[in-house]
Amino acid sequence: MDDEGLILNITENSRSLVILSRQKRSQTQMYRPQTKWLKQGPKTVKRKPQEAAEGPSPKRKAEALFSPVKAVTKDDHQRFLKRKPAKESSPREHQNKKREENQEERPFIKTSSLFKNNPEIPEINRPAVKQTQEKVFTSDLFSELDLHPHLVSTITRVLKMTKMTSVQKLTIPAFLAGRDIMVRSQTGSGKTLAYSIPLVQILQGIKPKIQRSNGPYALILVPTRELALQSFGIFQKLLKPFTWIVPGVLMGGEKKKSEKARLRKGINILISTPGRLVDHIRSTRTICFNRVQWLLVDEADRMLDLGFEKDVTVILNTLNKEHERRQNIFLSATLTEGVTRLADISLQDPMNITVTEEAGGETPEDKRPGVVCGCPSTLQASVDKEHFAVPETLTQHIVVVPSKLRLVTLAAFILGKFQSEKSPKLIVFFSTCELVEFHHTLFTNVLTASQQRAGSQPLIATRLEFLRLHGNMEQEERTEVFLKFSQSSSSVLLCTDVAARGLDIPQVTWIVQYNAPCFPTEYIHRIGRTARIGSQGNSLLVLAPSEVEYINSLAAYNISVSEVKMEDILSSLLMNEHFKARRQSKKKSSGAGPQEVRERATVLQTAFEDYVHAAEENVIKAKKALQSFIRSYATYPQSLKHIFHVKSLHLGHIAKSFGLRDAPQNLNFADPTSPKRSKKPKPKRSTLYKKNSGKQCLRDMLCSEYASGLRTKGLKARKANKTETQEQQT
Ligand SMILES: Nc1ncnc2c1ncn2[C@@H]1O[C@H](COP(=O)(O)OP(=O)(O)OP(=O)(O)O)[C@@H](O)[C@H]1O
Repeated sequence: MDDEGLILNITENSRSLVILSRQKRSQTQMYRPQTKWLKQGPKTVKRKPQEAAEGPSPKRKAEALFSPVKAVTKDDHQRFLKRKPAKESSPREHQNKKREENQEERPFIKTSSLFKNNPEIPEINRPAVKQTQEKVFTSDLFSELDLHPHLVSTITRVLKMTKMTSVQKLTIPAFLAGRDIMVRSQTGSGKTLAYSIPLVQILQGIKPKIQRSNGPYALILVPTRELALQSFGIFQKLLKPFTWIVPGVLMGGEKKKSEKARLRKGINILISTPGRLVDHIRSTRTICFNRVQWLLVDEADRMLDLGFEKDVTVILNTLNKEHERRQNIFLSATLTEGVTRLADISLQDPMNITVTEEAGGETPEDKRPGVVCGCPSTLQASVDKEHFAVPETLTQHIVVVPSKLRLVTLAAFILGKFQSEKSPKLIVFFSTCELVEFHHTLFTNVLTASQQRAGSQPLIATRLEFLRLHGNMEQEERTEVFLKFSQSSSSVLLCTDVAARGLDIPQVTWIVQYNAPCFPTEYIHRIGRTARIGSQGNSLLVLAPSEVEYINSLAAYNISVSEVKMEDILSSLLMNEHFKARRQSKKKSSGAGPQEVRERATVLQTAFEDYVHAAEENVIKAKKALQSFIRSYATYPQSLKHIFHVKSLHLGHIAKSFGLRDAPQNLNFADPTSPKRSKKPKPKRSTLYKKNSGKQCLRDMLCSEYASGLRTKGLKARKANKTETQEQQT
């Protein structure tokens, strides 16, 4: 393509990017809008022949890199990346040339500028907050505890651990003493071993020796399948010297028949997600709880959240019928009032263990009857329910990004990390499965595909990989992805909150929250996937200008964040020559100035838009993802509605962040406050915006993420086919 062919005009002052061509008439005839809303004419696809005739100022000309209406092929990408024509013309290049010629015949298409008409980014006045912190390690050794020597040697030789963490030092003796305990300590502080070590110690000492056929002695409830697998792995290691004790996991997604068979043979330490266990309680006759003396509920606050409490109540009632007294341990980094309510039902004289660094005397709550401070002088046990500790080694950031620029900012951030860090390992949280799917496909196709063809930058090409994890995936794939990401030294995991809790993935360097979580507790758990057990980590929360007040909501929980400027993130594109806009004029660009950054961001955005608009199927997916985003936005709790309200969304701007050139016209997002609305006949209630549907929607989303990934479907299907649904759950 020569410089006079398609031209992407990036103007700072004009409102548009104009793709120009010399052959206007034929182009207009050739143009075939491929999406429903594109078909709606000038309102959506704006053509300004007069602008084209005037042509862009030479200063601002750059080359259009993709066809806006034609499928982006491998070769298109290559052309985008390798701008210098090859000396000899291969058949593929010949094809490219042909395609370029065709492109020259394309019409003028105007897309609105990324950098115009955005809301102002408000100045952020961070509230002064002293973050609650905990000391991770103590100087006390596992070998100093009265544990079986084989257990100690497994801890030191197999797990390679010698010193106890603060929570372990407090919890292990209390567990061994037989107390009911509620444990709260920061993410990644070693709570799993805090309960698994004393449990193994007690079980190995039972005389006569435990028989496999005796069935479960201990029941461990966790919210997700991945967490169940992880805990199972830890017990497998700890039980190496005690082969007669059999751990087992029930987690759904697996054939229930094989789980039944394993239950029949006998499982002594039973790890399960609640839904799956309830399934077995209802349908597996061989399941028997008459020996269960220990109940451990990990992520206990989550277990009482929407959707889980029913299952947990069924489990508690079943256990109570079989065995009156047992020891109960509830754990989480964010124990709240909700858990206390559950604890009131099932815990006896519980001991609260909360590790904080603050010195001082007993809090009034410590003096409550039944609340015991089991703390040595250096560790203060307190019950400070609203202030959750965040690892000291975790640096938290926020970035305020206008809606139009969200997608390019996220992409620039990821690309920047892969260029500047040695082993970048990122987790990006989205609010729905659809959002994960959409961004995974988009990034894989636009970013990695383009980079793989970039012979000039092999470093990135070989390293950048996008993985995805959400509740609507098949269990086999979920497990595969979880293991792959755990073992990888650098990659990007796009996920929902299914990966927010408990997962212990090594060396995660950054947590990105692309959609703000509904609850501060989930914020804590999401960021807690990095900076574990004293290692360094970072987090970034992406907010729109209208959402800046969220920082105050976090501050109310003593969560302190510092601001990163969007421009700084976008400027990482300067490191990447792929996104350099080719200029028509011989004048050199200003280099690293803000205009250059904008141009590169626009090139990147254009690449996304071109991919999305290359096929009807992609456009439909983008629309579905956008719809899913709006739906999830409507489910923020009442307390956050003043910050996150659907009414504050600008559909056209949001559409850009899905690679859509215009706001989809056929989505029914009636703004209930719009004065125009009253003039029109009352529209059918939108499926996206149903009154009172928010809670149910949130419930469904959360259930779908945590319980099984299939529960939303399962609830609907239950009426139709109870048995089949039970298979699906957990
Ligand atoms: N005493 C110890 N010494 C060294 N490493 C430890 C010790 N105890 C635990 N770890 C390691 O710390 C990491 C985090 O532990 P764990 O997953 O139990 O944290 P957690 O407190 O349950 O976190 P979350 O709240 O996120 O679930 C694990 O990799 C674990 O192996």
